[in-house]
Amino acid sequence: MSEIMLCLISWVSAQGRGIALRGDAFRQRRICKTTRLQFIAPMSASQTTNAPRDHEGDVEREFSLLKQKCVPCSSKELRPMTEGVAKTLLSQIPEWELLEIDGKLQLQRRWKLKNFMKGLEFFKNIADVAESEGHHPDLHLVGWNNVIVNIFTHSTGGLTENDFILAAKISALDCKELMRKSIPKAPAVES
Ligand SMILES: C[C@H](O)[C@H](O)[C@H]1CNC2=NC(N)=NC(=O)C2=N1
Repeated sequence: MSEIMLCLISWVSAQGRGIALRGDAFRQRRICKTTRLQFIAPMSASQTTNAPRDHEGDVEREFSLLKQKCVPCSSKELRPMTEGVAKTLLSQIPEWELLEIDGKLQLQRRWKLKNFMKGLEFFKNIADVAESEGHHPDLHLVGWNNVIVNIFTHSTGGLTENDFILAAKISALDCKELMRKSIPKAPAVES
């Protein structure tokens, strides 16, 4: 079997893995972060995002999202980005996942909180960031202490830099005291 066919099969199988949130009407597809071969259409001029570019005109990979400010979602130059650009920016926010939900690319991150009230307190911290950026996430508090945050730009129906800026600023919140301590896994017992 040719190399191309092998790559195609591994790419398709990597994309095929999907999960559905329990009880959610929509199907979501986790886009494998480590897809070795990206059959993603190159970023066309009309799909470029407002990411800064280096002197060769390439999207700068290392610009800091935390130093950026969200632009108004009504601005005309805001375009949904391609999956390839999204995967490049994802390296700046490694705790987040890139999902496709109902055909829309979204960012998602999950936290386990100490209890329900800490979950609401965490929501308030996130809301303060969102209000200061004028850009807002979808907040879910499920199973009393599990917070799931999804982010995408509703006005474009896809991902823009705003979503990555917001995600980076949410990740930068110092809310450790609200989080449930992760129980260290017992070392594997030698059989
Ligand atoms: C008028 C207001 O600024 C806009 O409607 C903003 C509010 N927050 C937003 N947040 C997100 N995620 N997407 C939007 O399109 C959006 N639009």
